[in-house]
Amino acid sequence: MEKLKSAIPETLKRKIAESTANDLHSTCSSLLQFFQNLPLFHQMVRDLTDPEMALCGKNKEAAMEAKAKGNECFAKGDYSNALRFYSQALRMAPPDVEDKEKNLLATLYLNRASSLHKLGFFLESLQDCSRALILSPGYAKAWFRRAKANLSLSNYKDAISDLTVSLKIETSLSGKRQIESELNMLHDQFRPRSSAMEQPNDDRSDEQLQVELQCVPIPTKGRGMTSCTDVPLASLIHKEDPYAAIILKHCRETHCAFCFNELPADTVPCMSCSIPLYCSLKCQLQAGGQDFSNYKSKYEFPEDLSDVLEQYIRNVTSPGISSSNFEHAEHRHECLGVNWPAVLPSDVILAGRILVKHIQQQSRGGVQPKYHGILDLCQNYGQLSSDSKLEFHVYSMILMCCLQQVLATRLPLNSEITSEIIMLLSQIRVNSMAVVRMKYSDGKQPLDYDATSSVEQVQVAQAVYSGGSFFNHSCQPNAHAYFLSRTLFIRATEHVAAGSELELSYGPQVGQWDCSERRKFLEDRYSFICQCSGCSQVNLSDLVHSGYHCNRSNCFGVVMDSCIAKYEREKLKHVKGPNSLQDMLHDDNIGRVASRLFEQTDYSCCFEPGYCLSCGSLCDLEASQETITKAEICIKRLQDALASCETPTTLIMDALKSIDILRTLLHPFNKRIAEVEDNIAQAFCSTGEIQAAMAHCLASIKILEKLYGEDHIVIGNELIKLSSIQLSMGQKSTADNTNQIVAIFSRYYGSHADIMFPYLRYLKREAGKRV
Ligand SMILES: C[S@@+](CC[C@H](N)C(=O)[O-])C[C@H]1O[C@@H](n2cnc3c(N)ncnc32)[C@H](O)[C@@H]1O
Repeated sequence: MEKLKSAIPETLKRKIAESTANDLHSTCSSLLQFFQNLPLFHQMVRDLTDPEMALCGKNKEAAMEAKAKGNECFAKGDYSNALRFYSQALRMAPPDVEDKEKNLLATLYLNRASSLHKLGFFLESLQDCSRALILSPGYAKAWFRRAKANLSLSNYKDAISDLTVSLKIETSLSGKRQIESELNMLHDQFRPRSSAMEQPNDDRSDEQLQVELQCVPIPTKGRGMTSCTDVPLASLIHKEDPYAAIILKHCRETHCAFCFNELPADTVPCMSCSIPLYCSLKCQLQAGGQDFSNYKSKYEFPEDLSDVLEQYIRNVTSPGISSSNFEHAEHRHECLGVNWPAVLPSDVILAGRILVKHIQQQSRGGVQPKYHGILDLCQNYGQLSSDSKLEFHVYSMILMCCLQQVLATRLPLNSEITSEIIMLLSQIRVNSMAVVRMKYSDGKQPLDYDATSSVEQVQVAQAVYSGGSFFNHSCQPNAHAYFLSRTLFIRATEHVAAGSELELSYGPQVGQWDCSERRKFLEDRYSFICQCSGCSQVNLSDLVHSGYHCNRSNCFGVVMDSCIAKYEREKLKHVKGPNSLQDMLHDDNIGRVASRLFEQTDYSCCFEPGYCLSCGSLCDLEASQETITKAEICIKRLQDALASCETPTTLIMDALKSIDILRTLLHPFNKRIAEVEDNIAQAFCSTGEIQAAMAHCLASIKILEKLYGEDHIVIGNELIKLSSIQLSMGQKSTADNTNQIVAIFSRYYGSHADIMFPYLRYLKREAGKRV
């Protein structure tokens, strides 16, 4: 990529750097012409598209090697490694149409089923047996192993059916005897139970949308979303599957490439290439994989089967879904084993998925494909850096050539297509959403959660939602987005009056960062200057978030440094007179923190860095900062110790002295104090001093409530920590806390709260026991 970029003549680079969206045809046509005569470009496209050089294709030899290693580990009783090698072999194994007798994939699924069973993964083992049987219905051993899995799951009726089929088709005498003895044993224990067929990992609820939204023009922000009727608190306002989505590269081994949920032990690889892994056959098919049934070995079952058993065999050996159910399979054009889907950046592959889906949709409608304005979404091409513009140009040429290999005549190589790909890349930059999952610290499971745990959201995929893209950003949002599988859900977190805009946070929020940090992030990442209420109106959080304590000991005023003062002063430019200021400063706390604001007539000179906003005293911020930097050294030592799970008492004592220093120099609501209180709470938890831990946890929550507001989800997360400390002390107040936690989580996640946070169920149960 760098070589390609440096080969481009400076004049052309300049033309691209200075281009706007209107110039794209011209810049693309110049670059295309240049690349057409550049051997390096053709070599690069060959490397990415030539099946001979493909690293991502199937490889029978490698599969057989991994299978042999799996067998070796299995024989030694090393079932975890056997599982690992069989999974590896499955990923590499080509579906074998010719080899009807010994279907390699079926054997591998069965071998893995045995390892899974030994490791106690019974449902996964059952699913692998079923996959082996879809591929090879006459596989007696797979029926036998399936019976064992069903037996371990107490599905006696199915186990008997599996054994009966196995007995019918087993040819060896010793095999028949073994099955018969199992059957006899089972008949004694039989209790009817429902069968456990493969359940795709799909946990959507049927909750209906409660309001109808409309997309309307919003001054200074383009379009946005409003409702004609009042929107009740916690109501579901939007639900949508992505137009296109892609898993992030570093999550390919840990999350399903279709639904983005965590991968189970019985992963299903793509049938045509060795890149994606799925959690179920359904996800594999939805993404564009081939039907297992295309590779089914032929087998004639004995004629003397009962109707019930025949139906049972049909149920087990047919997947029940086929690839024809899924028209716009997003991975289908990528799985030829060639390198580009593995090598190109995720957003470029995502642009490819959008383009291919568009072409497929148009050809289904029987119309001549048009390539202009594929997505009706805003873009930020004009504001991109010169380097990003150049990169988008180069990637669009490469992607077009890669896709051309698959789409041939349906995708002509021209500047119209490349300009549209650049548009798509710019739209993806501004509109795509980070699909996230909860991650518990230290790899803890939700139910091991304790006071030292933390939950963070980690991005697993990137997706474009056509409707979801019309929601604007606010640093004080009134709506919250989250994901179940790949479905986007948006919920109102406040009562929103009819006609008011519904806004999400694209990341930064008031309370989390100060105004300067938020605006910088939004400008760098999304190329817009935030016009939200949080960034244009004075609010307590922004005043105190990074503020200093006033010199005068009994003054509660805040002192700002020059950077914060600059942004706050800017907000005052919007103030249209004393009444308007009074409206803004409706919060008593703001009055205490910045009472001088009320006395000013010229607001622009009000926020002077270094002066207390309440009493006007001048403070030496440089000296304060020097002392704070020294105090931070001890706090850093404590954080490092916590990270390595060691907390010597001396470090806690030093951190306590340091936080005292912070308290005298920083404003009492400064976020840094809350963070250090939280660190100290964690430290006390790990040394078992629960009372002290609780006091510091509470101190942290008190500050965060000022910064975020009492009903914010961050407070919910902190209350969960507090609650688990209280639980460990057997305190009764847990029930109150739990109610507050449940109220906050319901506001953000509604009926999905328990699915998103299984720990809530445990908390409710424990609180119930104690009242
Ligand atoms: C995902 S789109 C939202 C829909 C967009 N307004 C439209 O007309 O299609 C993101 C773009 O909307 C605008 N936008 C969103 N939130 C904004 C805000 N708080 N202040 C200013 N512009 C905003 C910016 O142009 C941003 O790049």
